Amino acid sequence: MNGMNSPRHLVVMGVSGSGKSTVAEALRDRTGWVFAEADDFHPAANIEKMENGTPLTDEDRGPWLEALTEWIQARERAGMSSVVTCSALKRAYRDQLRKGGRDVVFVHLHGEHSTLEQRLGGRSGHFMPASLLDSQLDTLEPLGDDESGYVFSIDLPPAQIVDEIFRRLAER
Ligand SMILES: Nc1ncnc2c1ncn2[C@@H]1O[C@H](COP(=O)(O)OP(=O)(O)OP(=O)(O)O)[C@@H](O)[C@H]1O
Ligand SMILES: O=C(O)[C@H](O)[C@@H](O)[C@H](O)[C@H](O)CO
Repeated sequence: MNGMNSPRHLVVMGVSGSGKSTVAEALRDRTGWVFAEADDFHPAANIEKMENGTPLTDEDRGPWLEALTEWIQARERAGMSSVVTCSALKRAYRDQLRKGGRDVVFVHLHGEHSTLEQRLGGRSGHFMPASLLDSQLDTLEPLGDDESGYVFSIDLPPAQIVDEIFRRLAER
């Protein structure tokens, strides 16, 4: 869908439980692009904090976002497009991630508190407790008009979100 010499990076963002991994994996399967899950970039101390129900601070998120940016940068240099999951809750975090490539597009999965709570509650074996949802939503800064990206409701089925992303990318 795009040439070797114009890598593009799709960052699927949103609060915990919004479906980032679900949608990003579908995007990866459809594109064959290399994939990074931001949760894998957290230092152990961050995971422990979240497991204990303590929200991360800007300081906690700094090195994590830098590591993820470096990952994107390496793919950019190799001419490879990528799919990345990252909560990317604040504008400043997205400004950091945008340093990774020339064409970084955010896909924000937006949902109601009740839907998110339900989805977090229905999930097992994940370190992120539902109790952190309020802090995630308080921290979230929606995409600005000047930020390259799209917003989708999490009430849509993942396959429909993916179809719509490709329709919009094709129109760019
Ligand atoms: N569009 C959707 N419609 C219905 N269910 C969904 C949708 N997207 C995700 N889910 C379900 O909601 C739950 C949370 O999704 P997922 O784990 O992908 O979210 P996440 O944003 O990656 O979460 P986290 O940031 O905490 O890792 C999962 O059980 C998933 O199957
Ligand atoms: O910025 C953050 O607070 C964290 O990245 C969280 O959002 C979690 O890592 C993720 O949502 C759980 O999978």
